[in-house]
Amino acid sequence: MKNLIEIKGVRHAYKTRTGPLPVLDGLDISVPEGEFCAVVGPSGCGKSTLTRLVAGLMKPDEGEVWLDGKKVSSPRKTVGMAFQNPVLLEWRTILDNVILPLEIVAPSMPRRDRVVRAEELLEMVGLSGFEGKRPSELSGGMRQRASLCRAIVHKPSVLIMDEPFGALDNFTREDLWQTMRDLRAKEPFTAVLITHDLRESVFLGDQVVVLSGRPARTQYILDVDLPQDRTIDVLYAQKAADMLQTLRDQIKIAQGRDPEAA
Ligand SMILES: Nc1ncnc2c1ncn2[C@@H]1O[C@H](COP(=O)(O)OP(=O)(O)OP(=O)(O)O)[C@@H](O)[C@H]1O
Repeated sequence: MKNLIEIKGVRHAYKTRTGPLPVLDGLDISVPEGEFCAVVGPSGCGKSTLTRLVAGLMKPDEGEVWLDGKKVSSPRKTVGMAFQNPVLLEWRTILDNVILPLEIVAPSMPRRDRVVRAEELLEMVGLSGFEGKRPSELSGGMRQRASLCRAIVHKPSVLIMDEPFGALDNFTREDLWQTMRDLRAKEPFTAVLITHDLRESVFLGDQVVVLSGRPARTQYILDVDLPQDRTIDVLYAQKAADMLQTLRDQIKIAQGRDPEAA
């Protein structure tokens, strides 16, 4: 399978008033087409910076980011994004919020077709019947479901998610993981998921990349050798427990702590 995302030797420092702040210091990540790459690392190590580079919102000082065989140097229409805060537009209905990217990416697409596409996705995530509601009339979990539909409505080749489930309670979060798994089975896409939740990284990821503390480099890559149609139960089995332990140890190393210490 070809690599849809290639991050090669990426280094980046922000220019600040007190001098350069090195944030990324040698990132190498490859994501095969159709796979999910979860990225974890200590707080402030540069995970969001990585998403901005993949989305083409900024250029690295050194190294290269390639998407689908093209070097990234500016924002791409073929990228979908979802964040912790869904930022849906209150003056639009849920349906019209989901349609928004199509208005930008496919302006000549008839409204009828846009509506069919948005309704199809809303049904997949369990939001049929809520098309005409305003964002404030939905719960946080429902808003995040709508936001996921909006992120993939234009069939992006790459989906970038920065802590999309971070603000949700545990039960809603696990529901959304399963929604994500089902969406992916019906609408294959290649994804980068930034998360602080190691269980989430193992449930959704095909690989989990652990970044070191800032300036971040690729410290460890875990191959998640579990079936794609995994259920939450899988997280309670020995194989996942071992993976979670490995990731916990790696995070301690990234934080400069002794993995043997409690
Ligand atoms: N535009 C900017 N200018 C200067 N410094 C920045 C800028 N954006 C981020 N930083 C700094 O770069 C570092 C990495 O930020 P980034 O948001 O990428 O980390 P993160 O791993 O996503 O953080 P968290 O885990 O807390 O969400 C932080 O120290 C942050 O303060």
